[in-house]
Amino acid sequence: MKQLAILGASGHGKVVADTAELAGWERCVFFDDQWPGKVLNGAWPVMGNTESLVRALDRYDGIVVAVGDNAIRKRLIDRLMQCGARMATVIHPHAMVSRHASVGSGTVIFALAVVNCGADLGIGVILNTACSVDHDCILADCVHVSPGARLAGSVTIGEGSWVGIGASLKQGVAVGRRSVIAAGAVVIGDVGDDSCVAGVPARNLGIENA
Ligand SMILES: CC(=O)SCCNC(=O)CCNC(=O)[C@H](O)C(C)(C)COP(=O)(O)OP(=O)(O)OC[C@H]1O[C@@H](n2cnc3c(N)ncnc32)[C@H](O)[C@@H]1OP(=O)(O)O
Repeated sequence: MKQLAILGASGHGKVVADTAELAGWERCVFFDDQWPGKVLNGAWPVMGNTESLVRALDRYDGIVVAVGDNAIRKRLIDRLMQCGARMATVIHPHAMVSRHASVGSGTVIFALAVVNCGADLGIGVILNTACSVDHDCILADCVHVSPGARLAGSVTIGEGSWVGIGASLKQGVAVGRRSVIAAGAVVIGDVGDDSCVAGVPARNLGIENA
């Protein structure tokens, strides 16, 4: 039986498990550090914490980290990979991913997301429901693109940045590392590291990565 272990028994984790089942994984189980008393996450059992997962890595055909915080997800993925975990990619059968795109390990792609030709997704990326990542975009490790966000062609996004729900990024813009693009923002120029931009057109909110 093909078994997937998911670290992070969150709401996002439930969507990962549901997507994984539709993608052919036969059994999904959770591990989590934040809620020690939790035994179920939706329809799926919670088996233990990160340490128990590390001890049981051999039992699972794939591991995915379902923690929404990009920095924490990166730290957990690094730890698991150092321990030899087989990081899985989980792609919804109704996502459309070009055969000429590349998808890093530990990345999850939800329903109705589109990834076009030449796009390059790093490790541990989240492409949330119905977002689009157009041709030749480059997304570094542990980027999160929220539901319905639109990345035009050749956009680059640095490690750990978060694109909010419904945001749009004009072709060719570059977003730095650990930055936040607010919900609904329209980004027409480059965004630096550790920035938070919002509005139409997007302007710096003057707050650090929220
Ligand atoms: C399946 C899922 O659920 S995936 C998750 C999807 N969720 C998202 O995409 C949420 C993205 N997050 C946001 O847009 C947030 O509002 C953030 C990160 C930009 C800011 O959050 P916070 O740091 O809590 O800021 P806060 O709410 O205090 O707002 C600070 C200021 O920015 C403004 N602001 C916040 N968000 C936005 C926005 N999306 N557009 C325009 N202005 C905004 C506020 O009005 C406020 O302005 P003021 O100081 O003049 O009153």
